[in-house]
Amino acid sequence: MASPAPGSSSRASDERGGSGLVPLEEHRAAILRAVRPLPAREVAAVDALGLVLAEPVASRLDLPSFTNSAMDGYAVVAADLAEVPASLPVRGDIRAGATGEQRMAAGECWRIMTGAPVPAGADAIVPVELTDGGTTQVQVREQVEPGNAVRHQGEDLRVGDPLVPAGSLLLAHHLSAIVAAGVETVQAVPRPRLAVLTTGDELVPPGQPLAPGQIVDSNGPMLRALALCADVEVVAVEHVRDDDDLGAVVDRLAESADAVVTSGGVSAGAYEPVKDAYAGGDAVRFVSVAMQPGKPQGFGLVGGRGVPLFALPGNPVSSLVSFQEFVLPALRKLAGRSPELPVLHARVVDGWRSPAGRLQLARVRLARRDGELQVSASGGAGSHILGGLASAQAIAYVPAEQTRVEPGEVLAVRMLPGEIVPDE
Ligand SMILES: Nc1nc2c(c(=O)[nH]1)N[C@H]1C(S)=C(S)[C@@H](COP(=O)(O)OP(=O)(O)OC[C@H]3O[C@@H](n4cnc5c(N)ncnc54)[C@H](O)[C@@H]3O)O[C@H]1N2
Ligand code: MOO
Repeated sequence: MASPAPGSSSRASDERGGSGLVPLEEHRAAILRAVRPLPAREVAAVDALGLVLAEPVASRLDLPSFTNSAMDGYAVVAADLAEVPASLPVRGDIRAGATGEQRMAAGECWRIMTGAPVPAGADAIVPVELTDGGTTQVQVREQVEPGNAVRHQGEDLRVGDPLVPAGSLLLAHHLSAIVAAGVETVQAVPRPRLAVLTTGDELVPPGQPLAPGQIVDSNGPMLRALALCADVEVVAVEHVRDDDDLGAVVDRLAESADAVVTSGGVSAGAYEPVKDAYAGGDAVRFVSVAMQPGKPQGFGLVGGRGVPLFALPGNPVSSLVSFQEFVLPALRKLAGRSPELPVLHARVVDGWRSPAGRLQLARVRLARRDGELQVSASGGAGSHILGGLASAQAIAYVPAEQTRVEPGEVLAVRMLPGEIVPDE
């Protein structure tokens, strides 16, 4: 049942000398070696959702910061209820938000609301349900213990208590505690900024009429959506024509982005604007990766700040899997997160073919039957098959040495961004 980690095929590595193909894991490792987490900066706590905390956060307040009532009712001295029913004069109301300090003596009470400060001298709250609800005089039917429904100052947190450790991914439940504890700003790794650049003279923006030979630029919106799913800020989605100065456009984008992704123009044709722009230099390296789809890949550091450039193939499915395998782990590392994404295992229902010598990233559907995940192919293997992609939920990894996937075998799979593992 043990499948190898996706992309870690030793055969592909062994065969590289002959095939010139780089194993997927090796290309990803080279990218991750070149990418460093962005420097942490001070961020308003209320804006820190989804960021990784660079320094631990400690409480700046006692929580609760004053002793208050947990229920709507009456603040009393518990000993005054030794005999019930008991009748007590009501000195007035204390509402949540009341800022004046109230006091009381034995034998009297205050009507009090949930979250309101408990008056000095009271030691318990009688819930309104145990009374007649009187506003000047109240009849209490049952006794309560001292401390009943009282939330004491500092019982949750004391000033200086550790609250969230460094390295935590800040989610809503962390932000609630951080903000409540009086912390206004945190040191966090900022959200990476990504620029997307599509290439190809055949491309037309979505929504515009198509002349014969033209297609909709779907990679621009797809790459933007993949980045948004990864909690990345997309600062530009642009398109260049084949005779534009692509290097200059990339350098401009790299001034205000932490990573740039291009699509298309990296294979073997006569017009390969991305490859051509970096030909002859060693800033961007072009390799053939032992994967299908996604074989032609480019990566390097560009612009004055050495911003990672991912030159992805233009076929839509190739672009998608390349983003998931190379760009996403790098963006996660830039954001201070672990690059790894979870892998599941699923049993094959009906088999399919797989190319020799390349790790296949098959688009698949998943179902849970008889307590196990089952996987079946969604559309053909072609890197232009968008219908099959749209009905897929996950990518299944077929090791490079396999040319057939057999029913009953177990494959490693990863969910497509945002897809949910099916239930029984
Ligand atoms: N002689 C060879 N030809 C090809 C090889 C090869 O090794 N030798 N590799 C093939 C493989 S594998 C792939 S993948 C593609 C990669 O090509 P490019 O990255 O250069 O991409 P383009 O040629 O620009 O486009 C490929 C395909 O995708 C369509 N496309 C491009 N951009 C978009 C976009 N933004 N939205 C939607 N569709 C897009 C484009 O129209 C082409 O049909 O090369 C093979 N060829
Ligand atoms: O690698 Mo291409 O992505 O096979 O179609």
